[in-house]
Amino acid sequence: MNDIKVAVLGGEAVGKSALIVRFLTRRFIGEYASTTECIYRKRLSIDGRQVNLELYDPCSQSCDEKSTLNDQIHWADGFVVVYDISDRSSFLTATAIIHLIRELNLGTPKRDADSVVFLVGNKQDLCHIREVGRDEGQRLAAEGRCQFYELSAAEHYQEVALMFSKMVRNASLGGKAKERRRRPSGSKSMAKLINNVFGKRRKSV
Ligand SMILES: Nc1nc2c(ncn2[C@@H]2O[C@H](COP(=O)(O)OP(=O)(O)OP(=O)(O)O)[C@@H](O)[C@H]2O)c(=O)[nH]1
Repeated sequence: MNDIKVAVLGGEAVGKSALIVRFLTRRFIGEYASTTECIYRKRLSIDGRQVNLELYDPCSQSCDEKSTLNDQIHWADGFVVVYDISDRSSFLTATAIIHLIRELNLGTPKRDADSVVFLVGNKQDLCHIREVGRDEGQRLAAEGRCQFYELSAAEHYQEVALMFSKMVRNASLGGKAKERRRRPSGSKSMAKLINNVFGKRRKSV
């Protein structure tokens, strides 16, 4: 059975956990207890093949150091780099992460359609207060040889599920064993994932 490791990276409060939970549970859960990084596991069937998916959800604070980000990047087979379309600074963070992934020369596709680096502009439902144009996202994705998506964890289940399924497919096709310098710690079962909900802080949107 294939093991696929996907890191969901991005700035603070861009909706990384919301996207993961939407994919895993079909639900949008607005408030999160996410003070620690964690890995969610799911068994999937992709094109008739069984895949063990590990989704890494970092705690934003732990992304501050470049070395930590390097470790996350080396661990993963694929990357979903998220920004919030209503927050320009999150786009700058996503830009830096994509440049770092490319500097490390990982996930370089033969064709852009096979990329294992996806750029996701989340919170499309907030397009009335948009700070990042769709064309800017498309441009960054083209430069970084990423696939580009604009979607809303709050409103789109199908699009979110399709995006993750495509990532798993691409990562399993390109899948080669990687040196795993540091395995991000902290594993969560689905039960713990649900228990994390309704936890903490958050601006409401
Ligand atoms: N309007 C809107 N809000 C969203 C969407 N996705 C997430 N949010 C909200 O954005 C806030 C942050 O979401 P999280 O999923 O916790 O973001 P995160 O990137 O995991 O956050 P950290 O790990 O703490 O940095 C929460 O208040 C969510 O309800 C979306 O698609 N639309």
